[in-house]
Amino acid sequence: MSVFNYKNGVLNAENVSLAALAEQHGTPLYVYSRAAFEQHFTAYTDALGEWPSLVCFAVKSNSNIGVLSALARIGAGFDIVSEGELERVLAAGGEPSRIVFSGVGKQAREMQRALNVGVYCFNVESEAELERLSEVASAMGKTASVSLRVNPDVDAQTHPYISTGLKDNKFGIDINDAARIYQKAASLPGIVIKGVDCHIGSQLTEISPFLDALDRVLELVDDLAAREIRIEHLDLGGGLGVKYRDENPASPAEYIAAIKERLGDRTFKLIFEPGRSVSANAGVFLTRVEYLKLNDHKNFAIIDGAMNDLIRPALYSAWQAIVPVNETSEEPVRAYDLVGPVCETGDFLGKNRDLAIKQGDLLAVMSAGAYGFVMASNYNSRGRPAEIMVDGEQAYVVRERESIASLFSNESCLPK
Ligand SMILES: Cc1ncc(COP(=O)(O)O)c(C=O)c1O
Ligand SMILES: N[C@@H](CCCC[NH3+])C(=O)O
Repeated sequence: MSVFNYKNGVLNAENVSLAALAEQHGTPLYVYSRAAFEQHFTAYTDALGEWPSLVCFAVKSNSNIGVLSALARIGAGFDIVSEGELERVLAAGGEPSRIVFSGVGKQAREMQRALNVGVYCFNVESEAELERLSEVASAMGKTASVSLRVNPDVDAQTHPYISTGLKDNKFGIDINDAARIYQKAASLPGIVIKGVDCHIGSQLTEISPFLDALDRVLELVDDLAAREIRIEHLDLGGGLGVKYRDENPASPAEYIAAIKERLGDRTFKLIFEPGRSVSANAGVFLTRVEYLKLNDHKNFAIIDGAMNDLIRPALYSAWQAIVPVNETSEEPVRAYDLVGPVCETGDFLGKNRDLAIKQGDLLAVMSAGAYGFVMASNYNSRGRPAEIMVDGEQAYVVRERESIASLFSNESCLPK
């Protein structure tokens, strides 16, 4: 059940009016729901039940520390891909022993920091990275727990830009080469083998690609066992899709039931790294109509939100629902392209949307909690929006709007 509902004709987040939030904090504005984050996260932990497991929220999908603190307080682990994400998790009160460190380009400094705080596991994505990690850990007199992220070469049946498990993708180690590299890992100083990791892509709406990947991972695990290399955990990554429009993705419960069934009597600890399925439908993006531009062949609604705030439509032609915050309107319904003030033809949040709107109306772009603010930029010297977390009747500013001064406070004019 969505936490974003109309009450007395106005769209609310939990029990807070989005119209009131826009009035108070201005637009464009990101608004999140704590209850939605918690519900979506516990869908995973409830489905796992007593099974040994760790659910690591993919910080890249929404890294606001207000969000991370809410998840840390319900026992979440975190999947990080940079030192910056690591520091965010720590600042939010996340437990280092519940962090997995993914990413193809880990630098020595990032490895050192992660080893110092004691992250749970490094998901190693290449042989060269394994060698570097061994050197870094040994020099510190520490041991790094690792899983190799294997690339199983399965088609995730998703947008090519967010598919990661094909052999043409930069991610992970070719599964056909993995046994050799595991053997090498077993002999390297400063390394202890913990698991196998695999993440095949994002916004997957079918379970079958996950099961195909799992089958390939299990073949590898058997091969490793024959080489006396024992695995404690399987990290199956993130990637479960959400409903943006008419998709019908599996629920976390259905997905996990299918994984457990496929595992049969194997009792590996399971790690998941969900991002979008926790965060997307826990947030909306509010934007106001600045001008209407009516033409014979096309109508534009020029809004104050733009591609720099929410880039998914421009980048992937992604479709996200756009609804009026006030449910009723006297205006005629027209088809509009919703375009921002940025000087790019690709600056749109929606195309050909039927809306009954006038200048000054407030719109909500739905499913904006994942890969929204985190991908925002300052293009056209636009300050990034504020972020609000709603909790019941309360609303907290979890990130202030960027001021104009802050846009260039760390730049300098040339000396005279
Ligand atoms: C290694 C890794 N884990 C987890 C995720 C989170 O994916 P999603 O947001 O689709 O659940 C990603 C992003 O695709 C990823 O690259
Ligand atoms: N940014 C992408 C998802 C990338 C997944 C990261 N590995 C999106 O908005 O759909």
